[in-house]
Amino acid sequence: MSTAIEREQGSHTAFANFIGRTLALCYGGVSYLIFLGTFLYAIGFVSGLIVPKTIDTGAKTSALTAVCINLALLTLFAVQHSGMARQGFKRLFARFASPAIERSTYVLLASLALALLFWQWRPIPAIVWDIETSLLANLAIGGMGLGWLIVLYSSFLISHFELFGLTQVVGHFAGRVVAPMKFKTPGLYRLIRHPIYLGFIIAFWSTPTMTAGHLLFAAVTTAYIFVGIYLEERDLVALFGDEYRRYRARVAMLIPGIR
Ligand SMILES: C[S@@+](CC[C@H](N)C(=O)[O-])C[C@H]1O[C@@H](n2cnc3c(N)ncnc32)[C@H](O)[C@@H]1O
Repeated sequence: MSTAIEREQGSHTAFANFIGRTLALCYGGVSYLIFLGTFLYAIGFVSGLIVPKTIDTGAKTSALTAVCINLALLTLFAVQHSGMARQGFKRLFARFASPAIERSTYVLLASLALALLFWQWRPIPAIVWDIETSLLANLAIGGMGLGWLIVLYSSFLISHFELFGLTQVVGHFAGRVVAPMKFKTPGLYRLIRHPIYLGFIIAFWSTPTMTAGHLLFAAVTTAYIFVGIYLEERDLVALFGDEYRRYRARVAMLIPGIR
């Protein structure tokens, strides 16, 4: 039979647990909103529309200084984004904090690294191409919009709210154990293995006016996507074994029909 002291300790523990789960929920919610703001800003930053600071505006420096600063910003993002996505990091994280907030922390830090990039990015205004034919220019703008739509649509195909950490904190709040992400191949994932990355590549390259700064951004992020695919697929093979190997043998990486 429990004593009054034990019952009081029990209710304190339950209360502390509730506060912890509520804080995790708020943290996940705020991280998601920061991600959403950063994602919407990214569309404006790359397309040069609406937002105050774009890929072609900012403090003027020599081209060499701009290249060095921009490469440092891209490297910081790549190291954070790839490093924290690895299984080893996730295991380390679980030793210090609840796995329920691991994805939200990843999303929050990736968003902050991107926000820093948008803020500090230096323009390199030399024109690489400038499409004058209005039909072609509109096609390029349409391609850019299509790229961003593919990114968003594909994230919903494999579970948008889980990718960005909300499912985990809501489940944790409701007292459920955080389940690992399931392997899925709906819709576009039957045609190619990486529709989100393809969407980014289309959005970054499809522009009526390509400056040297924009070209640097598109080239480095595209190269990074290929490194990201290599690392991500290594993890997916480790997690899902033959199921992922068979999928990789059957389905193209980025362009349907080209493996
Ligand atoms: C930013 S998403 C990119 C997904 C995919 N590479 C793409 O381009 O559409 C990265 C996360 O998606 C997960 N992922 C990749 N392919 C998946 C699939 N077919 N089903 C479920 N999760 C997947 C990875 O494990 C990783 O956590």
